[in-house]
Amino acid sequence: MAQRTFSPQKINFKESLYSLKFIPRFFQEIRSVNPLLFYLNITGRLISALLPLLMLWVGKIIIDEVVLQIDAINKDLSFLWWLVGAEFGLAVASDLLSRGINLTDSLLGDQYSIDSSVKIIKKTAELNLDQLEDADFYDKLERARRQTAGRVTLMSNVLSQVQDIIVVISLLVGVVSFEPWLILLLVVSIAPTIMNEIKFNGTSYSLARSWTQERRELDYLRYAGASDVTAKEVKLFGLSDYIADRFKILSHKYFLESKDLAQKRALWGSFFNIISSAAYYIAYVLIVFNTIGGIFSLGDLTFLSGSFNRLRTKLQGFFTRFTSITDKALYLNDYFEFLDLKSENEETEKLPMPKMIEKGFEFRGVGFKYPQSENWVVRNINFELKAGEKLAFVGENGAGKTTLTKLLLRFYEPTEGEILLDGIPVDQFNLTDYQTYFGVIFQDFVKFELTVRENVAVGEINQILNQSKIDEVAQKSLANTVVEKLPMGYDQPLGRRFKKGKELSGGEWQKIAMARAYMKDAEVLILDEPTSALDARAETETFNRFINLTKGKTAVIISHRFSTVRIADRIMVLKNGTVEEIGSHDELMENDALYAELFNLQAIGYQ
Ligand SMILES: Nc1ncnc2c1ncn2[C@@H]1O[C@H](COP(=O)(O)OP(=O)(O)OP(=O)(O)O)[C@@H](O)[C@H]1O
Repeated sequence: MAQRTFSPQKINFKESLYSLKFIPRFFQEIRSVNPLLFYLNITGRLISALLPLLMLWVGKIIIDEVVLQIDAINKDLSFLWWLVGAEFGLAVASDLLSRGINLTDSLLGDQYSIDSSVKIIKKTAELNLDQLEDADFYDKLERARRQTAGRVTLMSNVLSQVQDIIVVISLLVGVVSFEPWLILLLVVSIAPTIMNEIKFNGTSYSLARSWTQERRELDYLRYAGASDVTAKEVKLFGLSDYIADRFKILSHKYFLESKDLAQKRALWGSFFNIISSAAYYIAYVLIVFNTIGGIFSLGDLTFLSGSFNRLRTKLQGFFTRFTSITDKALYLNDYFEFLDLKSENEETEKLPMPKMIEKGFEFRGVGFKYPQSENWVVRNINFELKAGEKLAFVGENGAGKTTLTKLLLRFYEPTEGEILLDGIPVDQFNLTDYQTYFGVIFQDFVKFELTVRENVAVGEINQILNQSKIDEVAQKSLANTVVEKLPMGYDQPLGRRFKKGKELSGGEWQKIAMARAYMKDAEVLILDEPTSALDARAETETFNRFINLTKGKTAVIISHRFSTVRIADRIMVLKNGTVEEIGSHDELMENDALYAELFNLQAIGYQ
């Protein structure tokens, strides 16, 4: 494992403040999720913010009234009962409001979290493959995804902060109108908290951010060590201790660093808190002396000490929460940065795709290096894929066959040279229209843990309700033979993740994947080793059907089995990223070069 040195990029206070710039956009998003709940929440908080002052004030009048009635000769308690009733009413209102606020907080939070997850999924789909394969991008996605729950807390934190500002202002007005010098002591009592927060502001985020990659590694190790997909090999090779140790070592490092931070925070926090408490008690003693000296009434004493204490805790809470807000707002930064990522293929005015392919595709001097890689994977590639032709790619592992199909599909731009469709460079066509032209089965096609119907329909998802279409493609691809054996037929969930899920064999999955390719009446079909797991009989049948059913369609077939490959109109042999030979089976056999050698080698193997 590569050793990492910990050097968290420290976020300073100014940067933390800067992170708040996304808060208005954040609230716009929340409001748009559910305007009614949003405004109810705000209103509830505004009313609730005024209650503490009112309650303290009523408390003060009650005590003054009690003192008055103790000394009174003719006792009249009616005003006192009114006051007690008012205080009771305020207490009930305060409780109801805070429950209402919590409820709307959690409902809004849930809705917002769904909304932001959907946005992340949609944005991911918009981006290019090379952006998705980039490690920095992945870190950004990781941070955007990870903080979904944090964003919900951020929402209630910001709203509570606004609410507390109103509480503080109202209490301040109350205290100042009595005794302005108390403000001085208040400043002394909260200054330590402010210093503490400025000192540690941004540190948790810096630490978490510097560990994004490692956390991804930890997630992966957790998955590799505890999942049904890896279980077979983990057991058989006895890997569990190795994976667990690797997990332990890495997570322990993170634990040590966060422990260090948490300890420092706790230590400084306690120290500053002692100073703050001392300032409060000085104020308290002063209020008590003034009461004994007859300047304040008993009611004033309770009101002032209560208000002062509340002010202190509210202000301390305000600054502590401020750190938590800026910390979370830094993640908000990541989230919005992710949503604002530009797809490198932002469509400008582009040509519409032709209705029919006239001549076909042409690779002209194409060379390609994967992003962030120095090596040429393919180079000097020149060939034509003629309209209606079935062209097979063969070559050893890593020769570049799949890469050529990815270039044809415009998942990547060639590093040099160009690809033309009917003589026009393909990048002049609208990308979405262009890719809609293709029906593809990838070598590593996705085995969705969904129903058979969904797994077939993903080839053209808006046809999912078209049962006759699904039946038709299942017959074409032989997937019907798989469906017939499943107890729930098309409604059978596949995979083992969910209850009632059934796992299919590799060949059965390939038949389902093949059905996807037929779902769309695509002009061009690309089959990347679609039959590698099929038995010999099924493979021959699948290919013969494919050739018959797609007459007139253009297709690229990648296969290592020469018995399949020979059915193609032409075969292109790749070696080390260049075209070695191209021609029909008979021509290449006559050529007696690499193709003939490989063909004969396999033919001997089958004898
Ligand atoms: N996303 C990627 N990023 C970087 N390198 C890649 C990527 N995908 C493939 N490669 C490299 O490109 C080379 C060609 O891979 P490609 O998948 O095109 O080969 P292939 O001929 O289809 O092989 P196979 O027969 O094994 O499927 C390989 O050396 C591989 O390591």
